[in-house]
Amino acid sequence: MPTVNLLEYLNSRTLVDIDTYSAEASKEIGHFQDATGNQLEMQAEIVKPSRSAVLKRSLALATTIHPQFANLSLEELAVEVVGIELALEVVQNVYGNVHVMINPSYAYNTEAIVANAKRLHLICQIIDPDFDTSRLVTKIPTTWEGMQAARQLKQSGIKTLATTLFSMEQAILAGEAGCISISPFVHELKTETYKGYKDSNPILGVCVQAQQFYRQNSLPTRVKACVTLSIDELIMLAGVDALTIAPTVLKELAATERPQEELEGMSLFAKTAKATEAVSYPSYIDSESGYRVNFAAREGGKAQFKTAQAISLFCDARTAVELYVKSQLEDSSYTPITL
Ligand SMILES: O=C(CO)[C@@H](O)[C@H](O)[C@H](O)[C@H](O)COP(=O)(O)O
Repeated sequence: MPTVNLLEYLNSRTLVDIDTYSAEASKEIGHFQDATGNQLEMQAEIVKPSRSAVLKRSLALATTIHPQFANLSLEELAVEVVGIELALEVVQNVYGNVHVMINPSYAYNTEAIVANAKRLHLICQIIDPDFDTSRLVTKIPTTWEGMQAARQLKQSGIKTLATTLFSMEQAILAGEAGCISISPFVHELKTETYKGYKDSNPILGVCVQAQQFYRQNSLPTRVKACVTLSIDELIMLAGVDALTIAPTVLKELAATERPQEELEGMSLFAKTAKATEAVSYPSYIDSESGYRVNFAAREGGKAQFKTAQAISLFCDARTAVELYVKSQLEDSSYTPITL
């Protein structure tokens, strides 16, 4: 039976994105479509000795531009500068966009999210005036407030991705809000951060349904599935618009061959391609109570729980990054450079 390389197989059916803030990792394993990062990855990255120059540069810039953003603490601004600096490094190794998440502690505050996304764009222009900011996508938690922010940001020409997404209700809302893409978390984020923790209901099916919904309703939103926990799940999702994959898993895929026929038989998308009947869903964008009631009921309340849990884990990581940055700013050996 002819075998095929798993990375080549996925690449032939799906756009493959790299999930990292590590420029070294993205350089090492070659070019992918888009890059994405999050607060957990930022937390892991900035403590690396190899990142000390980026950190120093970010602290210096944050100190210089702080008067323009006086309503923010210096450390909050510095974390945003670090996020953009890391993003501008990894974007060198991808063909498409780079994704940066807004401060997750604003997940339930439309006004603060809009201001945060605009600030990230401004910081990006300050750091690299030549960078094409249409390649910068801001990641927004899929809350009601977040999606109202995405709707406003679209009017300002700022692209958004709906992250921490666990249900069709959120997928519909994100599509109607004009997000260019969504990140369904196949498993709860906690499965990545706590050894042995398991999600009893992974949402592979939502990835398929959401993509079908967008196509059937001519919405341009694309599905970028993430937080898969096995190679088999990635193979089952071949055919989704995009897969967001960590560098270690990309390497494993690149080193593995399996029979093509076996892989094709596993695809959830090939199976649904045969189902032609359109499913009808309610519209949510102008119906806050309708959205909230249906989202709260999804999975007996678990979709709402999973979303809140993921936001909270990202908030914890964000706080840790801020504390680290603050400790660096307070280090007596730190001398701000005027840029
Ligand atoms: O936020 C997004 C997509 O919106 C992703 O970065 C998502 O959080 C990640 O896939 C998960 O956190 C898993 O990341 P990792 O542990 O594989 O680095």
